[in-house]
Amino acid sequence: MSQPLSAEAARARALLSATARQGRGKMARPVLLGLASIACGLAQAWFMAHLLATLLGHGASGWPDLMAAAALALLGIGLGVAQERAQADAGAAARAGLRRRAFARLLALGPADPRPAGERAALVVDRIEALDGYFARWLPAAILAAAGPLLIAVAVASEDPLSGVILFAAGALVPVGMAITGIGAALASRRQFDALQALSGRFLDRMRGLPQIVLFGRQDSEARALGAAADELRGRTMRVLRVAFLSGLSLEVIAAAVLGCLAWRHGNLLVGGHPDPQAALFCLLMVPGFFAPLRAFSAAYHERMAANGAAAALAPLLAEENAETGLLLAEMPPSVVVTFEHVGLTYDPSRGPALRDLSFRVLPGEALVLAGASGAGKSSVLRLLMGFARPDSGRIAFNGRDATSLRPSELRRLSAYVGQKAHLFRDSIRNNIALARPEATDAEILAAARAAHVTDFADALPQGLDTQVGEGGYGLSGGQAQRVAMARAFLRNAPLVLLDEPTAHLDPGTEAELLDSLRRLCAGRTAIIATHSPALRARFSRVLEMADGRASVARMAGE
Ligand SMILES: Nc1ncnc2c1ncn2[C@@H]1O[C@H](COP(=O)(O)OP(=O)(O)OP(=O)(O)O)[C@@H](O)[C@H]1O
Repeated sequence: MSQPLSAEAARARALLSATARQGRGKMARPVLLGLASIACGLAQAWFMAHLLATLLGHGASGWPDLMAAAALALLGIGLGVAQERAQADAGAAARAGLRRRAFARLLALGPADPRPAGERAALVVDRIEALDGYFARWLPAAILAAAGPLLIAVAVASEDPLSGVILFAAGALVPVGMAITGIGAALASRRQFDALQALSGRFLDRMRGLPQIVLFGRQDSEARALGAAADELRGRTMRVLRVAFLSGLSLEVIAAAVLGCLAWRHGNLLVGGHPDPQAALFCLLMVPGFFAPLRAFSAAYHERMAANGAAAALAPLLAEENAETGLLLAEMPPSVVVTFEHVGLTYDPSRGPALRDLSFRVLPGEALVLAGASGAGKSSVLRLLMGFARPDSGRIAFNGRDATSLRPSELRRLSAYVGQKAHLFRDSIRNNIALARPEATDAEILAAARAAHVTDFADALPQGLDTQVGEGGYGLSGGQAQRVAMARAFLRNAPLVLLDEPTAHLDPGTEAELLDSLRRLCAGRTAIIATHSPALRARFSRVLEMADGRASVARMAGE
């Protein structure tokens, strides 16, 4: 269920301000450079006013003033460029920090995270990208929009108090105009973001199931549905632009009014008789400078809206950041005795418990086969052992110590896992094996590849273990991919081996080939194997028959 909007907005704001506080050093640079640029503009306008007054026949400025104005113009350009770069740096640093935290959090949650893959991808990519404008443009613009015009209005007031008052009044009117148009901007921006999220989620989902779409001849209807989602996004983007245009328009109207007032105030400049032409010119020249920070603020306003939406989506994920508590392993034990004592687990109370009162013990060198119909709870046992779920009742112990007192990531260090279908990354076979232990030497990787019989097929490939495999293991058969997964488990060399239907998708011949490697993998270790396969059950002596989350029969194979 979605959270009330106010709580969501408060969490989003808290995340944005905490991130800004962490990057205070980087965030301050564009603001300081912006203020320096405004000061430079003031000095330049002062020299320009001198020069123009001379041209109009009042005053006696010369080459040194012209040179000073030119030097200040160059300095202003330099400061502007430096400010742009500092803004980009601040945005990049904030995004990098948030992306690291979000990614680490998603990795820590692992399969326990209920979010669909498309949403997880959108969280670490699109949502964090949408925060860039907040840190790179909105924050510096918001500070400069308050400080810059104030500085200029004070400088103008020191030359001509009434012109200063006109600028002060205009400065007070701008937020009112923006607040009126900004109400629409917030809503339009939120809707645009939702449409973007829907489009990218749908696209990712359809890409993952592309073979099914082609097989069932649904290309045209899918293309139409994607087109409709893209149209919706276009419409909402246009609405955001319209509102942004309106908010810009209100600013332009105020700027034109200010210029009109100042022209009226200093109207006698050209006809002669103005008491201080240089001050008048300075006031007029500073009008664009006065509105420049406000324009930047107005342009960045929708960035803040987009960032609020993105931060609201990210905040719940990052709020659980410190949730991973627990003890660290003093040292890696060479062997583990796994004990389940009356363990119960419920994922969703409305669906009843997945495990009830389950007890067993597995010693080092033993392999326990978990058998039973689909939904009996076999994978749930493995999920508990990997720390992706916590028991609601009972006790799980490793070598007599409560396993749940360990930090989940520490728990995972104790085990090597082979699942139903190996996921191979777009990389070489060697690097795919090394994933299990990145610091492993080439000799260790080769030994693991041999033990899992990866070398049997890799040696026949032109580049051997350095052969590239595509996303999802393209280019390798299911059996070959499972061998790579087994090689990972050999390389990991953990005391506990967890296997979840490791031969589920293989034909009997390929399965038979894999079974020998599996036996060797389990030898001397504590192994727990969830399987439906009669061939796999026949290879191991201890079988725990499960039904409806309970142990129905524990027996020796062949009984
Ligand atoms: N994340 C989850 N949220 C809610 N219920 C779940 C979740 N994962 C599993 N379950 C439920 O828990 C029960 C046990 O599931 P589990 O995956 O452990 O069964 P299994 O014996 O491994 O099945 P299979 O042989 O099909 O893999 C099932 O009723 C399942 O629907």
